[in-house]
Amino acid sequence: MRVAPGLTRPLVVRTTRVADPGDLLTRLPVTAPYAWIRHGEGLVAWGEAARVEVPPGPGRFARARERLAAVFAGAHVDDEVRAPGSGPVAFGSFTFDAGSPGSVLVVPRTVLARRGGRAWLTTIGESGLEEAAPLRSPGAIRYADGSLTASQWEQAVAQAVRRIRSGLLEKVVLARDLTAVAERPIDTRLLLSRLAARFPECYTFSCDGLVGATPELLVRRTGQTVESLVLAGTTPRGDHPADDVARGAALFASAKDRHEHACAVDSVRRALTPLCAELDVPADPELLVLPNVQHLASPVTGRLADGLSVLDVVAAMHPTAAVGGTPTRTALQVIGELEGMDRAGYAGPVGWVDARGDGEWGIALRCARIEGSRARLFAGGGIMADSDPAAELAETRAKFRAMRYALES
Ligand SMILES: C=C(O[C@H]1C=CC=C(C(=O)O)[C@@H]1O)C(=O)O
Repeated sequence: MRVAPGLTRPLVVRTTRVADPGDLLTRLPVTAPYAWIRHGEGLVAWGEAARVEVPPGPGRFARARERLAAVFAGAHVDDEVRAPGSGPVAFGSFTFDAGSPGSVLVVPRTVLARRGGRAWLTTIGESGLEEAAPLRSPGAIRYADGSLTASQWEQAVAQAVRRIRSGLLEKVVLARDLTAVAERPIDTRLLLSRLAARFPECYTFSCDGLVGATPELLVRRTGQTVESLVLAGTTPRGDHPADDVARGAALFASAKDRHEHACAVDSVRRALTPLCAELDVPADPELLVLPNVQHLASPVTGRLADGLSVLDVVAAMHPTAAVGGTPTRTALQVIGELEGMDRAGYAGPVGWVDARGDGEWGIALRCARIEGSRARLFAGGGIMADSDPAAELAETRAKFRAMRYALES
C-alpha cells in the first residue's frame, strides 16, 4: 500500500453535494483519468491519495480487500451524501489471470459523481475541480497483428474445437489482441467521450491505462442487493434493418449460442448461490442490441446472505464462463496453451468499491491498454463444439470495432 506524498494518515475525506456538473467526462484532466459511466451517470476521478498494488496469486481479491480496508481505516470522513459511491472510493482493475501482475486499487484524490439526479464531489486532502485541458486527437492510427496473426488465431480456434469435441471441455473463450500506433499520444479522455456517446448502454471505464466500454456487468452491490448482466452468444449487427432483425432472431434460435450462453449463466448461478439468500436467474435470455453487435443477455439479481463486500462477490464470480469456459480450470489451461498472450486486465474485473463495500464491477471487454501513443486492443469469443473459426474471427472484428471507433473517429 502507498499513501501519496503530501497526505497524512488517517485520510481526511469530504463529500459535498454539488450543482449538476454536466457531462462528467469533460471534467477529467489529461493525466491518469478514472471513469465509470453509463447513461451519463457514475463516477469520474483523478489524482492518487493511495495505491494498493495487488500481488498475483490465489486469494488476491481478499488481500486487496484487506489492504484497502487498512487504507480506509480510521479515515476522517465527512459525507453529506451517504450513497453508494460517496465517501472514500477505490477504482480497480484486476488481471484476468490470477498469476499475472498488474492488479491494482487506486483511491483517487478527487471523485465527481452523479446518480439519480444527485451530484457530489469527494476530495481527499487539498484537491478539487480544475479547468480541463482541450481534448487532443491522436492523428492517424496504424494497426498491426498482436500475439497471433488472424490465421494463427483461426488455427487456435480449430484446435479448441477439436479439444471440445474430444470431450476435454464444453466451452472455452479464446481472445486475440491487435496493436495500434497513433501519430501522437492518445488522450484517454477523447476515447472515453467517444465511447460514452456511442455506447450509452455500456459501462465506459478507465482505470490505470485500461480503457473501454463494456456491456457486461459482473456485479453491482447496493447494500444487500446484487445484480449481474450475463452476456454470451453474439452476432454482428446486420447491414440493413431486415438483416439485423433476422440476425437477432437467428441468434436467439441458435442451439450453439443458447448453449454458450447457458454455460455463462450457470457459472454465475454457481458462484452466487452460496452467497445469496435469494437469487433470481431468468429461464430465457433477452437480446441486447449494441451499435456493433447483438448479444444474448440474462439479468440476474440476488440478495446477499450477509454483509459481504462487492470485492468478495467479485472473488467468487471471476472468471465466469463468459470469459473463461466450462469447466473453468480446464478452460484456463486451454486458454494458456492456445492464446499465446497474457490477457493482462482484459476480461478481468474493472470497477469501483466504496468504504461500505458497495460498488460496481464490469468484465473488462471492448477495451484497450493505452501507453503513450500505443494501444493494445483485445477481443474474444466463446468457442463451442460447432464453432466455425472464420465466424469467430468475424465476431472478434465486430467487437474490435468499439475501440477502433474510439481511436479513429
Ligand atoms: C469475450 C468477449 O465477449 C464475451 C461477452 C459477451 C459475448 C461473448 C461471446 O458471444 O463470445 C463473450 O463471451 C469479448 O468481447 O472480448
